[in-house]
Amino acid sequence: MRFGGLTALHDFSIRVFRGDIVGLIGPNGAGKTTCFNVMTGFYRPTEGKVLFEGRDLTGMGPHQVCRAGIARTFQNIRLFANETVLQNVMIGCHVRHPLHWWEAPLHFGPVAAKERAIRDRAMALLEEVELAHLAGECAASLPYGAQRRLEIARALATEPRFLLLDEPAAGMNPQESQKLLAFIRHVRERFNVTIMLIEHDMKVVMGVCEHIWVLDYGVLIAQGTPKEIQANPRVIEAYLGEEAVADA
Ligand SMILES: Nc1ncnc2c1ncn2[C@@H]1O[C@H](COP(=O)(O)OP(=O)(O)OP(=O)(O)O)[C@@H](O)[C@H]1O
Repeated sequence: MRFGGLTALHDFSIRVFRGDIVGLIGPNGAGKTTCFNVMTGFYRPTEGKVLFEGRDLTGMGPHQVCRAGIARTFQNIRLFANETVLQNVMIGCHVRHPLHWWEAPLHFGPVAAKERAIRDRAMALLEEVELAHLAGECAASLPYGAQRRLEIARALATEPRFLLLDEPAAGMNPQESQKLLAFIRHVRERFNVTIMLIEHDMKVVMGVCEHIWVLDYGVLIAQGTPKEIQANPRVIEAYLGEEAVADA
């Protein structure tokens, strides 16, 4: 993936297996978010392909990729800030169960039943992320950690088979990120999704991922299990440092 003279991802090829929880790590500017943007149709790759379950998604837009079964969250949270917590999740549900334009003004009969079913499903998702009690609040009013969980609920509302989380632990305190570990595992089991995360919190990455890729200046410098990555001299030098390895 090139931006003018800058190659943000160079010869980068990865294969994610169904049901895994995997991680993408590396220093700032290494190309991690670019990778997510390519996989989710936000960027069209200048070379190469994005394949999902044997289907070529290259060139599809974000909405089509989402309908194909890949959902994501963003490093800089992108909620519908002025909508309620519930509305945010209902918007996600509409990806799979859209209301047709002629249905939107109708608030009775089958349309009302459809809308009620969507509301119930959104509420059930809010229960999962422990936000049901805040359903009527404005999304922007939630604390940071709760906004991150809401973004995950909205992504799950699109019924993905592959969920991409961009720095889910960013801005969380140590207790919250500890809880996040268990939550990510729970999400995999409960929703039967494959999960890939970008994360700088090494306790989270090493604690939850089964396989990790390491990028540096757009180049894959290592891949392996958390143990292998923590022991890799090139990764320690380029990114982790001795201290982080000792802490994780
Ligand atoms: N739309 C764009 N136009 C030009 N350059 C871009 C664009 N998007 C990303 N880049 C550049 O590509 C490189 C990789 O950026 P990217 O955001 O993917 O890094 P990252 O590994 O996610 O970093 P961080 O950990 O800081 O989020 C950077 O040099 C960045 O400036």
